[in-house]
Amino acid sequence: MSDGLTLLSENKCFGGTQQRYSHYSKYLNSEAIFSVFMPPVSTPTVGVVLWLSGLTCNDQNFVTKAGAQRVAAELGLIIVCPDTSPRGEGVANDEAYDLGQGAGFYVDATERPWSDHFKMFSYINIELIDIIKERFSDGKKVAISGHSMGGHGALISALKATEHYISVSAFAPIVNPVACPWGQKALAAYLGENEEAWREYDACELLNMRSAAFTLPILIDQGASDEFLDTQCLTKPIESASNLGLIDIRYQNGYDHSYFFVSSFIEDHLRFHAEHLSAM
Ligand SMILES: N[C@@H](CCC(=O)N[C@@H](CS)C(=O)NCC(=O)O)C(=O)O
Repeated sequence: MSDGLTLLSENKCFGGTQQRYSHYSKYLNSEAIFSVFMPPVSTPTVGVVLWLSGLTCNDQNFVTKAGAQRVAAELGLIIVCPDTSPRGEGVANDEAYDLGQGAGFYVDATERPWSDHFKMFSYINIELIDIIKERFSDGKKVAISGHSMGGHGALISALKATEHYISVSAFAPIVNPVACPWGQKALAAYLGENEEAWREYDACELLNMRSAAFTLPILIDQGASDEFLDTQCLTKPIESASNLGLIDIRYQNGYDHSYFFVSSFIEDHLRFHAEHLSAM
């Protein structure tokens, strides 16, 4: 394609198309992959949901496990799912599942060896958002959502790049990474030991630092039987953060951290975003 995107695959799905693209990313300084669901051409498009996945994921986890396409087709929602990190032979990595390639953490690294490629915050909120608006959505508005560390990525994107988004939602988000093992490990690696820099990428800290209420509508679902609920700062700390505006936090009895939980409530999230996108 002349715009630098290469179509890797395309499958008809609920009258729309599930597509997968690769492109060179200047922020990631490497090839990058993302998936796009386009609703049926006969359905008026209301906007875009940008989805961020969590640790151990790529662009395919949501596409193949969340079961979002049927409702997205009905509502006229485009869904864009980026990979969760830069990848490739020349890209830094770590043997652990919670650091490096595939460990979705949406910050701009300043520390070597990560800083050559790990600029996921700018990739999502500058480069990919531009591609979405120019190539897929005809300038239509964007909502953002995600799961776990991707749920946190959605929250900090909405908090730090508010101008791009209409609404934000998350499943089991790591809302306070400065205070939990997954977050502390990744923030120290990507940003160094200065904890002041960490606070700039922490949803609770960003809310507490604000001088006014955050006005984008927020929906959060959290499984009450999530195995990480008490250890990885899932959801609870945001309940006491300052400057929250319109927020709906729901604890869902019996649900764990998996994509079975995501698939059970994704319809509510898509309807929530479609309502806000269509009100614009
Ligand atoms: N230690 C766990 C943690 C990883 C994990 O639970 N990842 C979540 C996001 S934090 C996930 O969505 N995994 C991929 C999937 O279920 O498809 C594992 O490796 O299975």
